[in-house]
Amino acid sequence: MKVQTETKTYSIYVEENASLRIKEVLHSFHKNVSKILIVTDSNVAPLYLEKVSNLVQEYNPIQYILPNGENAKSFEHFYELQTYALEMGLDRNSLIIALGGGVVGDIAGFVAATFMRGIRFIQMPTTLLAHDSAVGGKVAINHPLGKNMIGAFYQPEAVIYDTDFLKSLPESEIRSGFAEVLKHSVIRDSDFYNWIESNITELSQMEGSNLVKCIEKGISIKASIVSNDEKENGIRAILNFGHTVGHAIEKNCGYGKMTHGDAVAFGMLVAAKISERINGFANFSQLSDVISRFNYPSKIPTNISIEQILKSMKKDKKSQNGHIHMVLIKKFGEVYVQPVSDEIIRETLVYFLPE
Ligand SMILES: NC(=O)c1ccc[n+]([C@@H]2O[C@H](COP(=O)([O-])OP(=O)(O)OC[C@H]3O[C@@H](n4cnc5c(N)ncnc54)[C@H](O)[C@@H]3O)[C@@H](O)[C@H]2O)c1
Ligand SMILES: O=C(O)C(=O)C[C@@H](O)[C@H](O)[C@H](O)COP(=O)(O)O
Ligand SMILES: [Zn+2]
Repeated sequence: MKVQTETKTYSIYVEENASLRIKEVLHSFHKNVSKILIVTDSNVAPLYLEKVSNLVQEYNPIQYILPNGENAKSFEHFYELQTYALEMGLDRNSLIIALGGGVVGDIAGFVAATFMRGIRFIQMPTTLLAHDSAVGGKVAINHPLGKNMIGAFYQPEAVIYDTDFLKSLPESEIRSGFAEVLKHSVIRDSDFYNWIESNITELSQMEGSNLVKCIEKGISIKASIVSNDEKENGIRAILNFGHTVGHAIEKNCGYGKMTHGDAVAFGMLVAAKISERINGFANFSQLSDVISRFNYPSKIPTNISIEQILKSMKKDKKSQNGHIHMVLIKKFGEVYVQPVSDEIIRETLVYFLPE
């Protein structure tokens, strides 16, 4: 598969043992690579770092291991990583490999985007969720006031997705990643959505060919959208379905307390309920059933208030002059962005308060 944006065209390799391609990918570059920094996290390092490091031995790779989890997407870790890159002598011809899930991809990508005003990087995703995060070039860290508030659009040189690496993922992370698969189906492909709905039992195992089908379908939807609108001037915003509420929940729970996928799945539910009220979306209960069968949260966490959620939603990047804009759904496969009043959001959130 290929992504072709205004700033870059790159390949995405999704297969068992895809990591073995890294050498051939590096050798294909016009400009030589002087040094490689592999960024990963404390869970992924003991599993796959040695393998990847050995594959790029000719570049004398150095490594940086972040703590695992969402809190690694911070100013502090960003600073430490930049300092390490400087101390270790990375230069403009160096390259970063982001070996991990969305957290590693986002922060390592942002370091690559900003180190000496930009060096090359390769995404080597290791989570199901990263079928989304590794493609499209959104790289960022969090701010205490909001998710991904400090970042850039900066495309990788390649995405090398070794599906063997997914075998060690815990069930909670498969569920989290599947939320973005579900999102891709809902926003763009009703056949894919219907297939998911009629295969829920098998999909909850998430193995073998189902897993690869979900990844490939999800990536092809994402790639086609970002190829048309790299910097979110229009259509790309639909990839944010579920995120206006989802990010607000993540921030108010405390980063890392709820997985991104769980928060987005809940956010899709709220967006669907608002859509029911605003445009008569007829399939809320169908989507709600799918979301509950995958065991995603269906209520606001007890320690968060509606006003906290609303306040954070106003900081969402789609907001304009403090007015919240959300991705709403008309029918499966068809979504659009529109402003939604505070009143409608408040009233709808009441429906999701825990008993
Ligand atoms: N840039 C984008 O377009 C984009 C898209 C979606 C999500 N995101 C971001 O991605 C992040 C979430 O990504 P994530 O869900 O991959 O989280 P993550 O990177 O924190 O990974 C989830 C957990 O799984 C562990 N892990 C990773 N790979 C593993 C493996 N193969 N085996 C065992 N454990 C493994 C990690 O150590 C971590 O504890 C969020 O910060 C979100 O905002 C970005
Ligand atoms: O690629 C995009 O565009 C997305 O919106 C994908 C989302 O799944 C992802 O979580 C993204 O990081 C959210 O972007 P943000 O601009 O709301 O921070
Ligand atoms: Zn997301």
